[in-house]
Amino acid sequence: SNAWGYGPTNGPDTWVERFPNAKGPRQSPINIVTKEAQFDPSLKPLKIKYDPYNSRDILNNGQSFQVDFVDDTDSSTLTGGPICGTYRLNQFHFHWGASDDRGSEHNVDGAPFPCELHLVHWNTKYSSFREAADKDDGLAVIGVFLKIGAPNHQLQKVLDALDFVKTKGKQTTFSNFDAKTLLPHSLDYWTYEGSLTTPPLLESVTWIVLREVISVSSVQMAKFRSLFFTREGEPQISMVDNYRPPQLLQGRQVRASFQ
Ligand SMILES: NS(=O)(=O)c1ccc(C(=O)O)c(S(=O)(=O)NCCc2ccccc2)c1
Ligand SMILES: [Zn+2]
Repeated sequence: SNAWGYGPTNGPDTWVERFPNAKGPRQSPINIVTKEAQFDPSLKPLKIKYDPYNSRDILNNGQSFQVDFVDDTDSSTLTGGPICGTYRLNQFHFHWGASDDRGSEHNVDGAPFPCELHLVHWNTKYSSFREAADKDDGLAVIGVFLKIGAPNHQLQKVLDALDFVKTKGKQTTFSNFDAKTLLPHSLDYWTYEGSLTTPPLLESVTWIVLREVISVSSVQMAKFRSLFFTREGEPQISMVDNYRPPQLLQGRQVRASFQ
């Protein structure tokens, strides 16, 4: 099928054919040039409140794996930072490479990381995630870079569940997970107005990219790479390199919450 993906015939360079947003003025990811990111003293600290009770399941969606959250109340929310109002956590997922030299979507001073975590939130001024997804101020995604180092014990809880979601369409219960344990100590961030990094590439995301990284071991990276883009019974294609490369800034300002 001609469904979009990350392969040679359906990857990021082909997306514009079916998703014209790909050529839009506020596409993501971008390369963050740290010296050009201006400190904005009016930016507030991020306020993140996640309730483990809201975590529901883990799913291989054929492009990444995601942990979904129950988002029918304000119990897992993001406020403050560059956003106005209250955004609810809907899901988190990752992007990673076939090897440790690539895999993140955002780059910092031209350098990628082996993996990047995205925590997706939607603006409660809209009635649902789907309603919010195509509005200019509809979504806010926190990006966290993973760097090769010590094993990450909080991440390991997520990786242990991957044995049950190896192939596209598989999902399993994933309860009582505190997503806050995946965040670094510092919540210093860069922020800019951008888009979803996968089709439909909607230009509805306020990006909040944390400066401090979290660790992941090489053995743990191998676990990410043990997943498949393909369904059970189909010829196996390893789920790796599921990242979109950096897009043009097109005059946008990247602001920093720190000096
Ligand atoms: N890298 S990213 O944060 O931009 C991102 C990647 C994938 C997805 C996804 O579709 O799961 C998402 S999503 O969960 O925000 N869904 C976007 C696609 C969508 C649009 C409208 C309604 C439902 C889903 C975001
Ligand atoms: Zn993402």
